[in-house]
Amino acid sequence: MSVCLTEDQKRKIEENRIKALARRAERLAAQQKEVHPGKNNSNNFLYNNLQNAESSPTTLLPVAAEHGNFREAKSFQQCNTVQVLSAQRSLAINGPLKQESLKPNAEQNPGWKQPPAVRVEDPQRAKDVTDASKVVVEKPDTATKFFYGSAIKGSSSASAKVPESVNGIPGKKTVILVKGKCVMHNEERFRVEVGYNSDLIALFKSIPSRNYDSIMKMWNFSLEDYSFLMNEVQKISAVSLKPLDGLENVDVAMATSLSSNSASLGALLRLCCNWQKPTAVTHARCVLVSRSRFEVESGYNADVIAAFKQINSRNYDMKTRKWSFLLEDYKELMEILFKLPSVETEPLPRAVIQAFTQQFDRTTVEIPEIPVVDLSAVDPVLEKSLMPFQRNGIEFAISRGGRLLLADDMGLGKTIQAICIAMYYRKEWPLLVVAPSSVRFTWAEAFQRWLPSVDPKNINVIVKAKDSLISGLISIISYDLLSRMDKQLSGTSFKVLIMDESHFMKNTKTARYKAAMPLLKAAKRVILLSGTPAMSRPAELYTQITAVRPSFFPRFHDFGARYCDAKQLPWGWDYSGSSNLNELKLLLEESLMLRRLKSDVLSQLPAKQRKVVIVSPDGITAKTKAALAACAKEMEKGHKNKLQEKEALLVFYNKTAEAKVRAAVEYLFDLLESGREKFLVFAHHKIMLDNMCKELKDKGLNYIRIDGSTSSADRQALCEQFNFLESSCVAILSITAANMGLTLSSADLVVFAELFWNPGVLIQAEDRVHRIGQTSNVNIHYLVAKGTADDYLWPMIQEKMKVLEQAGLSESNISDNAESAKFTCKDPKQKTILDMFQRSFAEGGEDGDDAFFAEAADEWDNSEFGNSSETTEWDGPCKKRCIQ
Ligand SMILES: Nc1ncnc2c1ncn2[C@@H]1O[C@H](COP(=O)(O)OP(=O)(O)OP(=O)(O)O)[C@@H](O)[C@H]1O
Repeated sequence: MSVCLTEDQKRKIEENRIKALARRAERLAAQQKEVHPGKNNSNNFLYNNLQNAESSPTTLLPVAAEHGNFREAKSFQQCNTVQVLSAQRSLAINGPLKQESLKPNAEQNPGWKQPPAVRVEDPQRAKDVTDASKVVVEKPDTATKFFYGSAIKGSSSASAKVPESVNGIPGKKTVILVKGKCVMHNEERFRVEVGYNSDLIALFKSIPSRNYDSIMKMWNFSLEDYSFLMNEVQKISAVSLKPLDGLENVDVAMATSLSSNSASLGALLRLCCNWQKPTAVTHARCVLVSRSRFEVESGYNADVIAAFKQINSRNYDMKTRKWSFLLEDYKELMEILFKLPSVETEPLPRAVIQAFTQQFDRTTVEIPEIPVVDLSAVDPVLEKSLMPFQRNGIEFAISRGGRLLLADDMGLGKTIQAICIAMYYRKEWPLLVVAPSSVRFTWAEAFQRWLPSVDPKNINVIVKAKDSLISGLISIISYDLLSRMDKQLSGTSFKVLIMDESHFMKNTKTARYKAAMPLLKAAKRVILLSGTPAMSRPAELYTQITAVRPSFFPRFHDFGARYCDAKQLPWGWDYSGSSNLNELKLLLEESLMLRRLKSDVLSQLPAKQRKVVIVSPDGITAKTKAALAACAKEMEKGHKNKLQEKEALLVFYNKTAEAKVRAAVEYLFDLLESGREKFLVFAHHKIMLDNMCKELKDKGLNYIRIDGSTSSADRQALCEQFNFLESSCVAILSITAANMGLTLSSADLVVFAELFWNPGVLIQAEDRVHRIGQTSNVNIHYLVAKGTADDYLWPMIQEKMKVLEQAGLSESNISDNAESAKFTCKDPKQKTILDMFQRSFAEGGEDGDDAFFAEAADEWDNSEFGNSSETTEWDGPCKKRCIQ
């Protein structure tokens, strides 16, 4: 049956068809956006280039910071980061650009590639594009959509973009207003909670301090960019952002710079961008030379000199032939220089402007006094123990809002300072300490020693990936374990964080760094500790600077270009160099880093600084574990005669060596990784000495070994080799065979991988470095493992040390200078063993004991682990100072 349609029906069908087509076109456009956000955004050229440039912090940074290889090749597009950023910022400030403004940069950078022509959507404007390389950047995509967040349809906002037509078909007039708000993210950053808008995303991407939190799915920015962002948002009519509620949670310094200086700071920061001029013939570079002055390095240019002469604070240094000015005149000079068409002025980095904000406003230069801090709320035991320079360190940290890199020389007590700083922010706990695995337990001991008010139950050393991260007030975890706890970490945030040996994070490619970064971002107080934050090049500092002050250098390239003498090579950028180091030093000292050398505070230090390093005999075989337990049991039995006692003891001591090998080797390598170049390691058993030497040899590291088999002539030669070697070297020494007659004073650190029952021998061994020729104070580390014979040996050594000290034979008492209190045995059974130890060693005369143990240990080593054909390890009983 055929049906004839009336004209009216046909017209309606046609209308419906057109409407359906329009809807389909709209839907397709929306899908297109979801798949390729910004694809049709007419800012594409810049947008895409920014995305390429974006890869620099993520792809370039790991290359740059990679340990040992800073010359890996990367995309050429990275070289355009600065230009693209400038252009981005310029776009955000001045609106759409023409590509010509970027073209000369391509000429300056041979690696720069011509981007493909941008598709011009609007046929009306397509005729403007006469040259393929000439790109007219269009207004942003008209069909603004939102996928989440709030939106109001049909808003009357006159300037909101409305699609007039889609593919020539009249579209529905839909105005979509995306509403959102600014919220504090942490004390330095705010985030924007808002729905999707392509213009807004383009704006976000033009802000250097941006960071996209992939977990929250939100962008956050440095507070310094707040006013800029809000100004720019006002220009996007389809977006409305509620400002920050207030600045209550912002640190005083930050709040001040935001409220009182925000206008001038914003203006200064803006000078950091857009400094490259296409026609420039003279390059003028601003460099900070002191807390109050900056220099302008430039080739001769009459206009530049004339500009300099307009500035009141100018000073010409005849020697260096450089002009310098007060920071307060910086803005004035920059404004003049920027106007000179033939001069390209490289401004001070934004980090410098942020760090020295006050100097740009003031006429008089006073080094601001670090305010005295009331530490009465901190544990009195801790407060009273602080040395004056340590107190200054704590005050510096607090004046910087609890965010710093404490880079004191080794042995200056970074631990006590970090604990005190963290304690100051006690209300914000739980506290997380991340440390090398070899010192996890030492941290726990240090908390117990310095903070007796904290219940030890609340100190939680995390040893397994399935342990709870937040079961105590204080959690201590190793870097390596941290990287295996990503699931737990995603739901946890610690406001107070201590990162010991923070240079462990210098390589951004490592799992350690990746695991630590989210923690650092979320924490309010970040206390980094390292005696050697950078061992060979400034690039190694980047991650640590960013951890403390994320807004300083959001992009590695900016840091690399300024301080790593970045060079573009055919295969990519090389950041292995160094440049502007004085400026870097000033910047770090002003804002985030404190470093004191031993020589600076020598008068406050004891000649010897001893510390106990609690190592864990983890990773030992079940057999060794069982043997240790059996030894302890055997000791508890009580023996009829002294010989039996000694034999039981010997087995325990030998098993202890076996159990400690792995931990001792790990500690040795942690020291090397921390930049300790020369140190002595004393041990008693062959298994320990052999293993340490083998590991060093396998890794191609320098070491010397002196044991009972080393002839007198060789000993002398080895000592000289050790003392005169420029590079790092470890001396592996037998306690009994190398505790006297050797001078190894080019080192100032002695490690005892094993204990020895005679403290006189230990002191003699320590004195291999603490002797004439030693100008520094000496650090002594005793490695002590719980659950081994050390539990009994260590208190006994302390007891005997006391006697020595009273007799004036020891300069400092180990029990006072080392974390030792926890080794006082409380278990009555253990007391029995301790008594037995003391009896065994005290009664028989120590020469006899040493001979007995040394020989017996030798036999043990050779029969169980060593090669029996090897020369006997020990010299026999050592001739030593006999102390009773
Ligand atoms: N104020 C103090 N009172 C008593 N002992 C202290 C004090 N400060 C530090 N010490 C002791 O000095 C030793 C070295 O301290 P610590 O381990 O914190 O130094 P460090 O700077 O962290 O060294 P490293 O860089 O080698 O780790 C420890 O035994 C510590 O207990």
